[in-house]
Amino acid sequence: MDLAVGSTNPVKVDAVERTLERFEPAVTAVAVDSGVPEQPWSIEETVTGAETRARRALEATDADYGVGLEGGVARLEGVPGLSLIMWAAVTDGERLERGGGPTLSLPDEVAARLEAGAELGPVMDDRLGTDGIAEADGAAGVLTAGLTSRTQALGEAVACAFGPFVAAGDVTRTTDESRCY
Ligand SMILES: O=P(O)(O)OP(=O)(O)OP(=O)(O)OC[C@H]1O[C@@H](n2cnc3c(O)ncnc32)[C@H](O)[C@@H]1O
Ligand SMILES: [Mg+2]
Repeated sequence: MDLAVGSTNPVKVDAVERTLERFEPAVTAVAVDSGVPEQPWSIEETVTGAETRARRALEATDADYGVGLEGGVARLEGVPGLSLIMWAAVTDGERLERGGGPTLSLPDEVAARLEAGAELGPVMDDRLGTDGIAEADGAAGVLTAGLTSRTQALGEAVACAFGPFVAAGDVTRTTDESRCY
C-alpha cells in the first residue's frame, strides 16, 4: 500500500507509519501548502488544512491514499481557555474521511502569546529552551509529562480518518493484493 503524507515533519510521517504498520505501507513525505494559516485558529481551519494536505499529497504522487495532518488551536464550546487540537484527513482520490485526535488545554500564558499572533511551536520552544519541539514530543508530550506524545496523538487522528477505509474492506496490500483486516 502506498501512502503520501502532506508534510515533511518526521513526527507526522512517523504517526502514519506506526498507526498503519499492519498494512506495511510505503510512505512518501510530500511538502505541500496546507492552504490555511501556519497557526490554524479553529476546528474548521484545522480540518481544512488536513483535507488540503491529503488531496495535494495524493495529487503529487501515484499513491493509493493521501494523508493530511494539521495541528491547530481553538476555543471549544464548554471548555475554558484555548485548546490544542489536531485533525487528520485521508483520501483515495474519490472519498475523503476525517478524524480528530486528542485535545488538550494550553496554559494561559501560551494562549496569550498565540492570541498575540505567535505560532505554538516556537512559543513552546521558547518556554522550554528547546529547538523544534514540534518535530519531537510536541506540546502534547510536554504538557502531559510524557503520558502521550505528538506522534501518538496524531496517530489517533490517523486511525480515525483511515479506519473507515479499512472497515469498508477497501484496503488491500499492494504487495500481494490480499485483504488486510
Ligand atoms: O511541517 P508541518 O506539517 O507544517 O508541521 P508543523 O509542525 O508546522 O505542524 P502544523 O502546521 O500542523 O501545526 C500548526 C502550528 O501549530 C504548531 N503545533 C501543532 N501541534 C503542536 C505540538 O504538539 N507541539 C508544538 N507545536 C505544535 C506547529 O508548530 C505549527 O506552528
Ligand atoms: Mg506547519
